[in-house]
Amino acid sequence: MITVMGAGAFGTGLAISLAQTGPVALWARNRSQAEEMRTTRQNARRLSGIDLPDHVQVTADLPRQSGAPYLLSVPMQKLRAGLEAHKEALAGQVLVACCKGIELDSGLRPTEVIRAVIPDARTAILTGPSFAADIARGLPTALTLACADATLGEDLQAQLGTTALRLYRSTDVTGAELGGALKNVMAIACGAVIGAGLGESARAALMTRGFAEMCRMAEAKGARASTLAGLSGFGDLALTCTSELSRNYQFGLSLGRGEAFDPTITVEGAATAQAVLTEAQKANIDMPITHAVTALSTGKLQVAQAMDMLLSRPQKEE
Ligand SMILES: NC(=O)C1=CN([C@@H]2O[C@H](COP(=O)(O)OP(=O)(O)OC[C@H]3O[C@@H](n4cnc5c(N)ncnc54)[C@H](O)[C@@H]3O)[C@@H](O)[C@H]2O)C=CC1
Ligand SMILES: O=C(CO)COP(=O)(O)O
Repeated sequence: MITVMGAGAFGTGLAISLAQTGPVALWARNRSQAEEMRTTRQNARRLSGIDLPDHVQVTADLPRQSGAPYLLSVPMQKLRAGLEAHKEALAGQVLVACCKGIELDSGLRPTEVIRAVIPDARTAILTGPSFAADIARGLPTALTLACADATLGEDLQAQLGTTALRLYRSTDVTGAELGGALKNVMAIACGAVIGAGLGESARAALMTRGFAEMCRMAEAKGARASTLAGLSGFGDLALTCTSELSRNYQFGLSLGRGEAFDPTITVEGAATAQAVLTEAQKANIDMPITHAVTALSTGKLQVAQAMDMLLSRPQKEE
């Protein structure tokens, strides 16, 4: 039986989707939350109003399994701690990262963190444009499933896809992970310009130049340009930079409006911007929007100053 580790919005959405094809375990680290979900058959904290089908078995005890994958649906900056706590159970298992980001302390991508903690794990990444509630409601969605081991990738594509959730396979794990991580940084930037009233044209400019920046970093890391042009890059950039359902975009909006933002809400792009900027500076990769988002989200610049910084750069060829 497939196990989803992490009963947040996305883990719950994935479990509901997978329940169409058979029983699925949804593991919550918090015992009382698991109990509440078992009783109410809803995840009121993270995905309220959507019932858990009978096939979703909520548990606070991580199932031990042989062969079936674990889907790791925890925020990027919590992934290492989540793995460390279950190192023995997860050794040698198929672990599919479902998080989007770069670890702040190490600069590592999700599957790199998994292998740093569990060296014999067989890893893949599931990423792309999808809001948890859309997946849970069975609305049509397409994601990238990237796995360096092409045979395992085919198995996972067959196991995790449903009629509504269409998975496209790739072996470019680096490209898929960087696309998912970097689009969140750009979504914060787009939210900030809209929040500050700078207009839709400015947002389109940021999306386009942000995409150029994503491609520069990804290609420097050995990713394929076609991956960035796919679901995990361009696709997710389009969704996250234009929808008020995105938490990264909402965080950007609050920065632009000068409003406070609830620190308990998961906003992957803030820590990721810092991690990416460190990598970019080491490798001499020009990432001005990531620089601006880092300065904005750490309170070092206001939106007007960040825009001045971007607009006063030397003129260049597109
Ligand atoms: N919410 C969405 O629509 C989507 C989210 N994602 C990605 O999924 C990842 C998770 O996001 P959400 O589920 O939305 O976040 P969330 O904030 O709704 O839930 C995070 C969950 O992780 C759990 N958690 C935190 N630390 C943990 C640890 N050390 N061990 C085990 N569990 C731990 C929390 O208890 C919580 O249930 C993020 O990387 C996000 O970018 C991807 C696609 C869509
Ligand atoms: O990754 C997502 C959509 O693909 C969800 O975006 P947020 O984390 O910004 O809510």
